Amino acid sequence: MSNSIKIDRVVKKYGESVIIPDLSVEIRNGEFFTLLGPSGCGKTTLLRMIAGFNSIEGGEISFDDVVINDIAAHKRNIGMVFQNYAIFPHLTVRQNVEYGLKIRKIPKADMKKKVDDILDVVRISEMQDRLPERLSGGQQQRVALARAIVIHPSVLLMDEPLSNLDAKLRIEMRGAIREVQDKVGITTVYVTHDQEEALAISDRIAVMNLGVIQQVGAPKDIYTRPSNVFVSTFIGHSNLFRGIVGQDTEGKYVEFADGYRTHMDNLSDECVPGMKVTISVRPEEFSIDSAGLTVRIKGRTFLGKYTNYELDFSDNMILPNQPSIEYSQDIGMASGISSVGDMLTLKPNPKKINVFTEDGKRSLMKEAGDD
Ligand SMILES: Nc1ncnc2c1ncn2[C@@H]1O[C@H](COP(=O)(O)OP(=O)(O)OP(=O)(O)O)[C@@H](O)[C@H]1O
Repeated sequence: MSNSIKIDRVVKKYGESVIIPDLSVEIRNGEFFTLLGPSGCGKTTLLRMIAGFNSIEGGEISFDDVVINDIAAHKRNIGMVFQNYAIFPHLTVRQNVEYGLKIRKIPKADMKKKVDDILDVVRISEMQDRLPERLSGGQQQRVALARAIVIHPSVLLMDEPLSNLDAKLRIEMRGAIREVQDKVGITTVYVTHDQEEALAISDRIAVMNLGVIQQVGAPKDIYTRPSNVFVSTFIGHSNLFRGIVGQDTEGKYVEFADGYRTHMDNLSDECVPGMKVTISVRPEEFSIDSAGLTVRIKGRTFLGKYTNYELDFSDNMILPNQPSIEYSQDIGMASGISSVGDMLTLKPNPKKINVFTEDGKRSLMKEAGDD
């Protein structure tokens, strides 16, 4: 039976250094939940705390409302899959999968059925008599997954399980992992620093930085309404601009530093005329228009599905760490804009713009549904 997980005001220290100062999050029963963040932000540390491999310096972790802080790792009924497959090289695929059941002294007949079922779920039945050395990386990871779930754990923890695989296989395997998770319906906590993988595989994502959760939400919500500039630039690409809030007879608008104004009907009530803000626009949310931001094409990169344009602004309207902006377009639509050096007028889609406090720490957008 699968469990929900509650992490309540958890603290992690290594000696004097505080890695996780105060972290709370609830993971629902049966959910595929991803911890996403840059290297060193504390994802693995948090996962290992859930597993019971790391001590907890404050707060509580509960499975289905039972506090497990003092329960030893091997008694937490957890399945784990790591980056390096951790399967036994001298055992066949079948023996690897049987291993956990043998330790638990499951009767032989039961064991056979359970192993057959799981080998089928991860689609590796026909290789059950092979040794791991005769398997590809993806196949080895399927064995590791089978071994983790055959014991019917209440929680499945996965730490960058795909990072040793090449790009194509990663995409195939993330589909396979999600399919298996859907079939067995087990609460899964998945660690990755790959934002595309997180968007593709998760029910919900927690974006972490420096031991602090920046935002928790469904992939689409995090992408379209990031809660701060860190999330906006970590997940996908975002162009950042200085701006100021204004108001006229048509309502509130944001004015970019070059004077271009765009009216918005989804700014929070906190936005008052004169307020300085940071504006974020994704590359795919610009369109060529007669009115908009004036830019010069600085470079372009053909990326197959679309062409990415690097653009320059005449004046200092971009934040200092942003030397130019990006603008992506399907090549089918790109015929009108060709050469490096050309000038363009780009209109940001007002419905897709995000506005943050000047320091970038908070969103100034209305919450979905609050009108
Ligand atoms: N045993 C340890 N002793 C001291 N510091 C540690 C220990 N393990 C991890 N850290 C530190 O804790 C911080 C978080 O590490 P953690 O491995 O959780 O990060 P991560 O987000 O999983 O990164 P990555 O994506 O690189 O694996 C890092 O600054 C790391 O140096």
